[in-house]
Amino acid sequence: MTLLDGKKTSEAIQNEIAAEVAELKANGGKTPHLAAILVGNDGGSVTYVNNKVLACERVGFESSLFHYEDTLSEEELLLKIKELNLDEEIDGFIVQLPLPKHIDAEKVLEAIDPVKDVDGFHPINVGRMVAGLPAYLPATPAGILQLLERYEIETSGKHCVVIGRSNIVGSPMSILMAKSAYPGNCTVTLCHSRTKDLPSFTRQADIIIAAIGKPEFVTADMVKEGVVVIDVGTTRVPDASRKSGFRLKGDVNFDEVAPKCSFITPVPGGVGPLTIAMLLKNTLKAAKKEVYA
Ligand SMILES: Nc1nc2c(c(=O)[nH]1)N[C@@H](CN(C=O)c1ccc(C(=O)N[C@@H](CCC(=O)O)C(=O)O)cc1)CN2
Ligand SMILES: [Mg+2]
Repeated sequence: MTLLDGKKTSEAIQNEIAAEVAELKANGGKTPHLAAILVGNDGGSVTYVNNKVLACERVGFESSLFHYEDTLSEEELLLKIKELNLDEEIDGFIVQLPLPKHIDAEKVLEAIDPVKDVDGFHPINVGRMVAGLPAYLPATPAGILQLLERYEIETSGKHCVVIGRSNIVGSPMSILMAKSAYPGNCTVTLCHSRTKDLPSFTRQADIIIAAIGKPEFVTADMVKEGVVVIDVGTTRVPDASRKSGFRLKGDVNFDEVAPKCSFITPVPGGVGPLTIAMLLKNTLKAAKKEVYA
């Protein structure tokens, strides 16, 4: 069994980005600038956004963080987005999800200029991805492709079972794994909460991508020998023995599933760190106008 080291892979990608940024600057190019909007104080979201800002510093990007109370109105948020759409200094920006209940996330994501949508969540970027046109790929699925590629995992002709149909991970992942490309060329099954007899699908899988947000959902009896397991879950579960008061749990019961795997991602240190590296990569693409001329 080989552990897929997301932390190490993320660092390698960030080093590559840093080298490109240094060259860009040396040639008189613009310093890439990422902005992030955070509404409210959800513990996970605060951590992730802070890590995004730190990662920007690490690779030599400029960053701007706009942090609002969760009383911010939808109208105020839409105004801020309009402002960032027009700000020529900013190459790309993101709105951290989830948003408070009183804000319509779909309306917010649609207000972002697709050219600056480095999360790849705008329907135009989603459509371009599906059509195989240049687009910003959503960071978590793009990070999973990087892991498969850098560990040279065979995907062609394999049966990939994706669990979870979110717009952020499951749905785009199912499309990308079916594409005529490497990594890809899989036969894909997309399972979700209404799937009947889910274990009958996962037992047939050569590759399982678990993205449902249910801690330790995938157990040993649900997988076959030699399977590749990608665990996207990062649920915070209470743990009084820790200073933070919580522990991160993946969607896979690691201890019992890992012995049956050829490859598996740990949690933490698997897919999560790649999400941040791939956001930086999209921001570099935005600064270099690689997706939209
Ligand atoms: N606007 C967005 N919102 C959200 C996205 C996104 O890509 N764009 N994805 C997730 C959250 N996310 C990034 O925003 C994210 C999740 C997890 C990690 C990560 O590095 N996890 C670490 C553990 C970190 C910890 O201690 O909590 C790991 O798994 O090792 C990074 C980014 C939802 N919202
Ligand atoms: Mg909402």
